[in-house]
Amino acid sequence: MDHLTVTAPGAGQDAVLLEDVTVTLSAARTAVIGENGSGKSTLARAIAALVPAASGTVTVHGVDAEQDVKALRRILGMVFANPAAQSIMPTVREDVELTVKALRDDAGRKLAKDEVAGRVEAALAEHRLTELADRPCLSLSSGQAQRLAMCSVMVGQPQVVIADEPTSLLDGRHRRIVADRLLGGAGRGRFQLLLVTHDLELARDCDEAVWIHDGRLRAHGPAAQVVGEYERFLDQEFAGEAAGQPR
Ligand SMILES: Nc1ncnc2c1ncn2[C@@H]1O[C@H](COP(=O)(O)OP(=O)(O)OP(=O)(O)O)[C@@H](O)[C@H]1O
Repeated sequence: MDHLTVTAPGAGQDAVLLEDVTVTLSAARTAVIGENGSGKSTLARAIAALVPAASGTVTVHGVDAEQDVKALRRILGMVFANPAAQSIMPTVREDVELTVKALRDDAGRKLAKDEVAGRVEAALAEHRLTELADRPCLSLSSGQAQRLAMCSVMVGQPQVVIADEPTSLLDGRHRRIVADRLLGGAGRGRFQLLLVTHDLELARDCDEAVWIHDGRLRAHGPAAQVVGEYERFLDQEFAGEAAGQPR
């Protein structure tokens, strides 16, 4: 991101959601942390070219995010905070199939029918969705929908995965499974991960972290260091508020 500023139309003048963010994210796993409303999702959406930059640029693995959205879609997958908004097709299997059908082999050809079917079943099994494969997407629980969203993105083998609160709706077991798949996959070099999260334990497990505060980049560096700084900030804020409360 190079001097990236994102605004939204407001009453009178535009609201500034992100202001002059310049940062290069090259770690395999980068956590994005910060308080509610600080601009984390806006940052994620700007990288995925889902919100326009008012000024500045975003370049993802050499692709200008705003100028070449088609190329960006080929290399970047995003799992949204609201998974219900992500599934497009009627059933779970069809939703996963949609992504696989869009894949091309090294020669640029569509995949053969049995290759598509094989990859779909493997992905469903990997994400523990086999038993739900024929269910309507709309009938899934929030956690199941979140796992489907992950599956449909990961099966596209993106070079970059942006996951916005991917574990927020999951029970303890599935939180660990999804976290392991994201952090483990990125750790093994299968893709680069940008993980927007309030789960500071997960953030600490990343290689680096960026802290967004009030729409600005407050810190970027080794995850343990940035998460530590953020925790101390939260402690101070809480202590200040507690002290100000009438007894
Ligand atoms: N389209 C919009 N118009 C006006 N304000 C917006 C718009 N989109 C986001 N905002 C505001 O921008 C700020 C940043 O929102 P964003 O969703 O990026 O925060 P966040 O850090 O992801 O928060 P959370 O942790 O609560 O998910 C918030 O104050 C939000 O209300």
